[in-house]
Amino acid sequence: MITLENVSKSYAKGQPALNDVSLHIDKGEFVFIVGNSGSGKSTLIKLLLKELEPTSGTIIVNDQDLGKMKRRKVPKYRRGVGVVFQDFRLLKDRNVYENVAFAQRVIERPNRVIKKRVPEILTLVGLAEKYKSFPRELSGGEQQRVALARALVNRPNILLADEPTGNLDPKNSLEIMKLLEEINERGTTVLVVTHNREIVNSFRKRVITMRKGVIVSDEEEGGYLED
Ligand SMILES: Nc1ncnc2c1ncn2[C@@H]1O[C@H](COP(=O)(O)OP(=O)(O)OP(=O)(O)O)[C@@H](O)[C@H]1O
Repeated sequence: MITLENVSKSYAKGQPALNDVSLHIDKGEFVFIVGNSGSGKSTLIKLLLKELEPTSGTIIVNDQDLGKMKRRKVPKYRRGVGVVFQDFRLLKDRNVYENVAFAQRVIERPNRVIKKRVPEILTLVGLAEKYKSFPRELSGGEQQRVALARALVNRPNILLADEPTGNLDPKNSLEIMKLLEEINERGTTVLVVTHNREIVNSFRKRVITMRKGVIVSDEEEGGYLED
């Protein structure tokens, strides 16, 4: 599903952001990526989205070698990978329904499919009744649920979450994490980059710990090791 072979990424002179990283994540896994600031977590996410190219090494996602992918295939590839960020990144001038429908309109999905799928996915994230609300009218937790719905509406088989609870209080953080777990149980491979020690320690999933661009630990049912 996701394989990195000897992947390095250097931005400029000095220490590489990723240094000879090899890693395999199977279909259906739930993985936390943890590590102190600057350890290379966001770089890893950007490489997986093909927003960055590695300096060396091979990255394979869904049986596709990202280094060999034709440029015109990249947008379609990215749509097959759901992604959520700490800052939600919703369209401020569109309501909840339109924020989620937008991802479908871009790929010219017929309106009848949109009308079916958007309410389905909003129900999954517990926001069916707020479909007319605008992002400013929602709590942080609700906004992140809209972002999750948008990430999932095209039915990706991988979901990347970069600090999804970074702007949320403990209660909302837990709810978002439970949703991610449910999404994983429905078959989606989920990667969560996080600094949230309590959550990592309580979920007992695979934990990959990075330090200065290398993987220093990779444990099934692991815990949070860094400061
Ligand atoms: N665009 C860039 N140009 C130059 N250096 C960069 C760039 N992006 C990241 N870096 C450097 O690469 C290293 C890894 O950064 P990265 O953002 O991947 O870390 P991170 O683990 O995601 O950190 P955080 O937890 O703070 O988000 C850091 O030393 C950082 O300064």
